[in-house]
Amino acid sequence: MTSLHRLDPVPDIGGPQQPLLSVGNLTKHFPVRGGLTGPKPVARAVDGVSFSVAKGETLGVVGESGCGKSTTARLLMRLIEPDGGDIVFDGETVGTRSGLSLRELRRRMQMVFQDSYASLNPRLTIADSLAFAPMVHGVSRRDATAVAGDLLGRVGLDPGTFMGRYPHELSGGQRQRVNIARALALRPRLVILDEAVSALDKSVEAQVLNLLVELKRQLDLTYIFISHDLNVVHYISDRVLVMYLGKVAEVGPVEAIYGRPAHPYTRALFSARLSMDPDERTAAAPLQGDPPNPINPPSGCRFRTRCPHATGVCAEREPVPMDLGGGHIVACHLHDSASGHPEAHAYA
Ligand SMILES: Nc1ncnc2c1ncn2[C@@H]1O[C@H](COP(=O)(O)OP(=O)(O)OP(=O)(O)O)[C@@H](O)[C@H]1O
Repeated sequence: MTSLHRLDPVPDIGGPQQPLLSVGNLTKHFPVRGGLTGPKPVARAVDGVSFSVAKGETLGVVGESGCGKSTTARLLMRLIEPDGGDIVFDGETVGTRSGLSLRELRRRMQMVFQDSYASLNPRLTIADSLAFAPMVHGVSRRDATAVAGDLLGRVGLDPGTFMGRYPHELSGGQRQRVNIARALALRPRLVILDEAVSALDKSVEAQVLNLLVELKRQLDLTYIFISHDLNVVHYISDRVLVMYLGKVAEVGPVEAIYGRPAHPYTRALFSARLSMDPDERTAAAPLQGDPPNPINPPSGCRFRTRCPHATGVCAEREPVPMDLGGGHIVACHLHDSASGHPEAHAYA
């Protein structure tokens, strides 16, 4: 415990010195129905999330359904407006008048969604879908069509066969390859993959994962990879961010998060994972029940209502993110010797 030190509970919790993306205190509260009197209720979908992503790395994002992964992704793309927080991308603040424009942001940052069919216009041929964004950005039809052919080749689809086809004439794996190609059409620096391989058969999933790894190498890309599949995240990620109920529970290098998960939530989440590596098997009991309602989250540490280590301080105070060394950051009173948690010193 001697190597621990307190971090300020603000922006950059963990990560590289000169990140490609830096997110500080990002917040999104969705208004929800109810509350005829008093303050309008809100779902605290993303509630003060801070992290950064280095150029060239893959940041995996995990957490139970509803913890705010997709909302975070949509906020980064500015598909929805944040209520608060800062996003600095490529050295420029996003969303301010003097900063990066949304048009330029969406050129440099792209997203691939889970539903490969819904993401493509069914009335456009694959060639037209791929050429659309470059043409909007001023590229001639002829050049945009050449780009489309090149992109199809890069994602392993023969341009001669696929350019004139429509989305319904493709398999799910082929359509997702097209979506990846389309995301690359404007030469982005960062690609957010939100459950992008989750709907695919296991063998197709493996092929698309390998394709993503290869494209990242070829095109010098950076990924944020959101997934429920802990084995897939382990395979593809350099660092992993664990979210719980709109907050960051833990973030760090993949070996640290999988080999030495420090947050009781991460331990419980990973308990169901079948790892081939005995060093990566957690002894924690699996998670019980569902996460609490984000409209009325628990006070203090949000995980306390499901945590076997919860005590008075967990209800009273929100944990301060602690650096365990090597960029492994955890927000839990057990890892803060100054927290007053009775197990804080003994816990390892
Ligand atoms: N438009 C919205 N209006 C109200 N609440 C919303 C809206 N979008 C998301 N939420 C709520 O915000 C919380 C976070 O949702 P989000 O989709 O970001 O979670 P997630 O971790 O991506 O879940 P999943 O893994 O199931 O996709 C959830 O409680 C969800 O119900």
